Amino acid sequence: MSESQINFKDYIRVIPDFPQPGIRFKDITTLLKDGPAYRAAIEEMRKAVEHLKIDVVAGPEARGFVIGAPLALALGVGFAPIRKSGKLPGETIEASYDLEYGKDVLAMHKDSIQPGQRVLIADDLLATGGTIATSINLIRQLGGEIVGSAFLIELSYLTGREKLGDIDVVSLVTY
Ligand SMILES: O=P(O)(O)OC[C@H]1O[C@H](OP(=O)(O)OP(=O)(O)O)[C@H](O)[C@@H]1O
Ligand SMILES: Nc1ncnc2[nH]cnc12
Repeated sequence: MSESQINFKDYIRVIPDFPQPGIRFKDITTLLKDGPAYRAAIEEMRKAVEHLKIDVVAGPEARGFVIGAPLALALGVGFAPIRKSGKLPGETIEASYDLEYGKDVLAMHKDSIQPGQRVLIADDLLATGGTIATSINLIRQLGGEIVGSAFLIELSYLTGREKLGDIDVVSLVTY
């Protein structure tokens, strides 16, 4: 099957009531374990963002790493990890945020983005947009310019896109 014929939704498993009653969890492990589908997803994202002249991709732990790091590699640029608090060993900046099912704190190394760098934010999924809004806040504090965002999945009913203002949003699958 050629890459463009893949319907990525067919590879995503929906698990009801995880991690809490009422949440329909979009499980990407069923896509990740399929080499051609995983590669095709990254390639489709790469094609959608390559015109943005990206210097660095930033992605939040943990599922943002399995999308952001291969996307950075495919683009030939570096990757800046955005981690949950207490995991990064160097000097960090931090910000707290709300999730569809909880609360957390994100951190970045102060030297992970150079002022003026053109940054693409990548994650597996855009839900309420809390994770990405917090990531944007951290990257901007470091002087990075956000030139776009890329997601495998967008939960449009949670309207996370509205938190991104006029930042370009690429998503391969929408619910
Ligand atoms: O748009 P939002 O409402 O912020 O939700 C989206 C975020 O939620 C999930 O991460 P989670 O914090 O569950 O962490 P994980 O990747 O470590 O599983 C997902 O990977 C996104 O990063
Ligand atoms: N419904 C959902 N499925 C998978 N990951 C999520 N992160 C936030 N909401 C989610």
